[in-house]
Amino acid sequence: MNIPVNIPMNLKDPSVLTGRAYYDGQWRDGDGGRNFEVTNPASGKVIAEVADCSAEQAAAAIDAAYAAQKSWAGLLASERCAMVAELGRLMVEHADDLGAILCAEMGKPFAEARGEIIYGASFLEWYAEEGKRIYGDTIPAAAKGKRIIVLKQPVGVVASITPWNFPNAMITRKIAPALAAGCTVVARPAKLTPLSATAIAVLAERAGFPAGVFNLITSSSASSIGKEFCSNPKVRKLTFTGSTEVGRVLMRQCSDDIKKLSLELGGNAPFIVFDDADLDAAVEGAMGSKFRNAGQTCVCANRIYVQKGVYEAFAEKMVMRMQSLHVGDGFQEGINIGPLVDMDAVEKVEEHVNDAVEKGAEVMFGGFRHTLGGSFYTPTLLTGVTQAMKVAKEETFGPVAPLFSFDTEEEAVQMANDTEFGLASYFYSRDIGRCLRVAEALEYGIVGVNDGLPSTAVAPFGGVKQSGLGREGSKYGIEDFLEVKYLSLGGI
Ligand SMILES: NC(=O)c1ccc[n+]([C@@H]2O[C@H](COP(=O)([O-])OP(=O)(O)OC[C@H]3O[C@@H](n4cnc5c(N)ncnc54)[C@H](O)[C@@H]3O)[C@@H](O)[C@H]2O)c1
Ligand SMILES: O=C[C@H](O)CS(=O)(=O)O
Repeated sequence: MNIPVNIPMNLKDPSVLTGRAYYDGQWRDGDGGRNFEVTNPASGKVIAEVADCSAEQAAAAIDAAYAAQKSWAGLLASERCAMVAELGRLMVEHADDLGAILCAEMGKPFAEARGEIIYGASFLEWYAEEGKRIYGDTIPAAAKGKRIIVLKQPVGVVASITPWNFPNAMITRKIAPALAAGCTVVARPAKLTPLSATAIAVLAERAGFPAGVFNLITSSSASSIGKEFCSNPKVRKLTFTGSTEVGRVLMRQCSDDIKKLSLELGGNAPFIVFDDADLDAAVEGAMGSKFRNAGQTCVCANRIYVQKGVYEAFAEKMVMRMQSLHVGDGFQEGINIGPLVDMDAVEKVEEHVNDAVEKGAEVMFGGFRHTLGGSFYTPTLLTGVTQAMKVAKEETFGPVAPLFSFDTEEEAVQMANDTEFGLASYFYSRDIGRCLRVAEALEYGIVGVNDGLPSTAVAPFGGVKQSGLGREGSKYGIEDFLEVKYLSLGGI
């Protein structure tokens, strides 16, 4: 595996690299030289051995971030933001290399992986500008001889924990606003995908970030590093992207010293097709939302509700379009559905399909593990799905499109909202009154109206209910890395 980006890794042999952690401006091995392995999901082959850092090393990284934070915040916003912009530029310059690394460690088809690099860079580009527009307030005083000034100041040291499914963009969506605001960061990527994060550290070093400003802890021990992040008083904010289950654990762990929290958690997105929809547009939207990253995104359509009058036509059109889904190794030309990240993911998808069929659903397309074996799964369309099935209640996180039918708008909204999650939702209709009624009634942080792919750096991404706290992207995304300070000036 020839990793093109100059990641400081000791080549043990042409197939296995050794990655290191990066903190206080130095590349570091794991405690006692310990490493953990990274495998390519398509082949199952080991492609790298990466520094397996300890909680003590995480504490050292936090110390470095703490030591660097005041001088980092003391730079002009334009000086900080110039480095944030340079990191984004370097990511775009190396998009092919970074895409290859991402495809190798996560399995995402190369074109999609490269697209994630551009998406990830867009957060750096966006916050390189937003960071120069952090405005405070003056407020008319409530008493004579006084003045009121409101300042916004960086929170301080930020700890970041991210998932495997977007190993580049979930990191930049956090570090871009944090760094632009004047915070310093200690980031821990998922054990399955440390190489993309390592490449970001390589480019951050090249972009000129001072020692201690951006720090990377690679580790196989999520909980011990997480406990250090949550308990260390020098960490003033934890930003987490991952499952609701883990988010709940981290929220409890951060409560002892009341750390600021951003939580981007699980989803269970409804996708509603009304009988007045542009059916072809609805099919395209469903295909894009459902099968992106082989269904492994937090905003994938998890439940597809189709009004009875167009149900058969929609199902037939979906079957036709699914013929264009080609499963295989993400490095091969023409492949748009890569392997699932691991066998646990396959087993969960299989459990959901089998449960639905046992409870009366029918398989119109796929419904089985792919003949390639390993963690490849055939894109699947189920009809006759009901709210009693697991696919209605749990995030499938795989290439399974379950079609539910409904009669009325009220019934569709009720079923769509019948979940503890509230991240993304979608519906297709050409009736403006219906669009406004349904958009207002859906209990979600994101509503795609005739749009299956809403994600962008310029808009606020995040959920309600058990899908999380806070927003990432847009002008809102930097507020979570700022404290509001009220100055009351007397004796004027
Ligand atoms: N809302 C969003 O923006 C968003 C984006 C991507 C993924 N997700 C969600 O993430 C989940 C899939 O990702 P995943 O499988 O990596 O999630 P996960 O919660 O299992 O792991 C996420 C990260 O947390 C770490 N982690 C796990 N247990 C921990 C602990 N006890 N203490 C500290 N860290 C711990 C993992 O190593 C990983 O780095 C799905 O539920 C998906 O919906 C949400
Ligand atoms: O699943 C993780 C990402 O948040 C999905 S998106 O690319 O931001 O839509």
